[in-house]
Amino acid sequence: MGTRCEGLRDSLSPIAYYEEYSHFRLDCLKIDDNKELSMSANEDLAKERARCDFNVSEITNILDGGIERTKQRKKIESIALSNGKCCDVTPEETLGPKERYENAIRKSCLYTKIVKDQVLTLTGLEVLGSNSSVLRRTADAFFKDISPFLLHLGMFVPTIMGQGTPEQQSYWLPRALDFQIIGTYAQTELGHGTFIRGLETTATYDPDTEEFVIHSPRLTSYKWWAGGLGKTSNYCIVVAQLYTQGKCYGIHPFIVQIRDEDTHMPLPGVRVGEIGPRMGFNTADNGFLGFDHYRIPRNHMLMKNSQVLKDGTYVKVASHSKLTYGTMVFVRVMLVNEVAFNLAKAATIAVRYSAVRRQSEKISGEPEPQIIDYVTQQHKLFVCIATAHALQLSSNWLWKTFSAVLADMRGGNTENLPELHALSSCLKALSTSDSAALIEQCRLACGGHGYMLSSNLPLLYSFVTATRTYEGDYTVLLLQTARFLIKAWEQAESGNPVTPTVSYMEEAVVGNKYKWNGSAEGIIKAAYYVAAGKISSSVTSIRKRMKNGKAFEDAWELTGVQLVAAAEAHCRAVICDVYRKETVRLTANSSPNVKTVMDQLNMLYLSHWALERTGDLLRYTSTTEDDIISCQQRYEELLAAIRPNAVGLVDAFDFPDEILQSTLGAYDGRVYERLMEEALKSPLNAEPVNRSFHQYLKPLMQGKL
Ligand SMILES: CCCCCCCC/C=C\CCCCCCCCCCCCCC(=O)SCCNC(=O)CCNC(=O)[C@H](O)C(C)(C)COP(=O)(O)OP(=O)(O)OC[C@H]1O[C@@H](n2cnc3c(N)ncnc32)[C@H](O)[C@@H]1OP(=O)(O)O
Ligand SMILES: Cc1cc2nc3c(=O)[nH]c(=O)nc-3n(C[C@H](O)[C@H](O)[C@H](O)COP(=O)(O)OP(=O)(O)OC[C@H]3O[C@@H](n4cnc5c(N)ncnc54)[C@H](O)[C@@H]3O)c2cc1C
Repeated sequence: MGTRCEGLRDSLSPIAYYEEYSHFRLDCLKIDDNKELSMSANEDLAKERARCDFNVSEITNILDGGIERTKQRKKIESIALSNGKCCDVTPEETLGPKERYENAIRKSCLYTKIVKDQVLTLTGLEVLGSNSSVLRRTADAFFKDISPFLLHLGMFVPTIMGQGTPEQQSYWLPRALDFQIIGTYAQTELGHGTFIRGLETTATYDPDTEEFVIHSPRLTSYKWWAGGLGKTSNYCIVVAQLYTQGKCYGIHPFIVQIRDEDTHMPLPGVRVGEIGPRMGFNTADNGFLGFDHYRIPRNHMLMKNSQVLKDGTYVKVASHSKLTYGTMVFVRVMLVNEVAFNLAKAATIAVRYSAVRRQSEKISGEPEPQIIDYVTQQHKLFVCIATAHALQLSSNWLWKTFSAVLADMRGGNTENLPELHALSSCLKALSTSDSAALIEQCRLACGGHGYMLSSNLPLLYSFVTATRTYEGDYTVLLLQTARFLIKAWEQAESGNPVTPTVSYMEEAVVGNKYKWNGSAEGIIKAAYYVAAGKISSSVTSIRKRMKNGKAFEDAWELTGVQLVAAAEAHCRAVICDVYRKETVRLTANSSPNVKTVMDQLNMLYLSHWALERTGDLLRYTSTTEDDIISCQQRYEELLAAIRPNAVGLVDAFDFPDEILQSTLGAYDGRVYERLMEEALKSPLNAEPVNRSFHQYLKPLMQGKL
């Protein structure tokens, strides 16, 4: 048998090798009839489910947005998952970079076909609206890492929808939605990502030919990072500085064809490639792109917000100068949902594993407890479940806010855009940062096995930690929110009305100190007072610095640390508030036990953040040490109260095993069996002796090197 394994690699292509190898890997290790690889479900998990005291599907329905939406999701999931070809023959993480990419394209095409042929007939174009999060979630059954098509659906299509004229939309959208063309969003350059007014790619209008000339004047102007750009896309949105009639009008979006539609060869004047290995996103062929005086037709400029006429005249159409930033706002809103979903996956994996895993002795001589019975483990994990709920409900609320502002803007009213920008910026910043930190906490909570790629926790982390950077870095976005908050504070100080999400300032500017009470509403009010205190301190610092002779910009810059903290505190208060109100609203007609457990989770979240911010509470409110002690006690009581329902709570996220893709988190709890099954798929186990033994080890050991 050994001989068969050894010769295999040389005679087959890598993928064929893996497929073939998977059939007789057990032969190689001679444990094909090993009785320890039990097929029966873990008993501890079964007991956990038996002791859960609430109706799991009721919470599933709440999180999905109602029973009908749960049914629809399950229907879409079952269509996609019943197609067995989504499974990898060998784990994608054991493939080399090229094979991994090729496999991701194979699976993306397969998934696209299923969506086009079977899901679209079920849902129509709704698949892009309210069902897009279901599509996104189901896609994880196909990809452990990222689909190279993500940017096509996540940014290319939305940019055409948001920035194109009706004529442009009717030309481009049918082609894009039918996947006749595949696009991406190329904004960031080697030299600039955050400061987009500083982008260097130029689009210069030539009225003689009615074309734009796209050019990359220097290395730092090369587009860098766009997902799917390196090898997959044949079109992209390029964001470039628009020049016409000798004047620069700032950055604008253009649709640019970069590859031949038939041969897929890069077109003359286009230099495109992949940027090399990254911490994550390794199946998404993030790319670079440069242009050498490359010409595109005039009507490839997306002209909903501004136009260049045939003679080169520039016409501003939009009523707000930042509407070209619309795709970024849209994606920031979407990302809150995206990270809530990924955190829910990590929490499911870590909680189920913690119910299966037994370690150490609480009392000498007694059976080893399930690790979920350690209060420190509950402290690590239950806040992850609560945060997933908080972010899911906040994301639904943000989506409604976004839709309302969008509807206003369609009628020409951009009055609420600054508030939407401030909200979407800070919610994107906090949700991505919290989720990345808590996914890592879930990984750590799983000890050594959490470090295995087959647990899926490392990949979840490497994907989610990138969300903190892309679509606007954490600090940069919180500073955007701070701009809005400082202006609102000044308005409140001068007695002018402020917008709803900052209405707490009207009461706080008077200077009262808030007296703590441990109720949910009390903690939320205290959080708003902390935010107000931090905003007020920032304003004081800026004014003091200006009084000492600094220009406003310098005073702002020097106060940056306080401004970021103020925006963070504001956003935390908003999340606490929305999470509370939505929990009360959504459980109004729920059964008593569902109401109780949802309330417990909500209180846990509020108490957790109060305890994380005791210094702020002592500084900005009248909270006392005794108040903190009782908050701590309440928090610990909540851990104990939630404990019996922990597995039920993660079951309520309702992830099929195909979507979780985790050895530690599968529904049946066969943790050790799955770890071994996955280990046996490692290419290193395909042969009893690796050839490096003969080449290096043996000569070394025998002193013949
Ligand atoms: C079939 C298989 C497929 C599988 C897929 C499954 C199916 C999927 C289905 C559905 C899809 C779902 C998608 C879900 C997730 C999507 C994931 C996408 C992955 C994305 C990858 C990453 C992409 C990117 O990163 S693109 C690049 C993003 N870049 C940035 O974000 C840059 C950040 N920088 C900025 O935004 C700005 O430069 C700035 C805001 C920092 C500063 O801008 P500025 O200099 O112009 O402004 P000022 O600071 O001077 O401010 C002036 C003024 O303007 C206000 N302002 C700024 N921005 C805005 C805005 N956006 N809106 C409104 N107002 C704005 C600012 O506040 C100032 O106001 P004042 O009043 O204070 O003057
Ligand atoms: C996985 C991944 C996928 C991506 N996909 C795409 C894509 O598809 N299309 C695309 O166009 N781009 C994409 N990007 C690029 C991404 O949008 C940028 O990396 C992001 O906007 C951050 O910009 P930057 O890299 O220039 O960081 P920088 O701005 O250089 O940030 C570096 C540091 O400087 C700090 N900093 C910068 N400016 C300020 C300031 N004004 N005040 C205080 N601190 C500041 C930041 O906080 C950070 O700590 C992707 C990036 C990643 C990691």
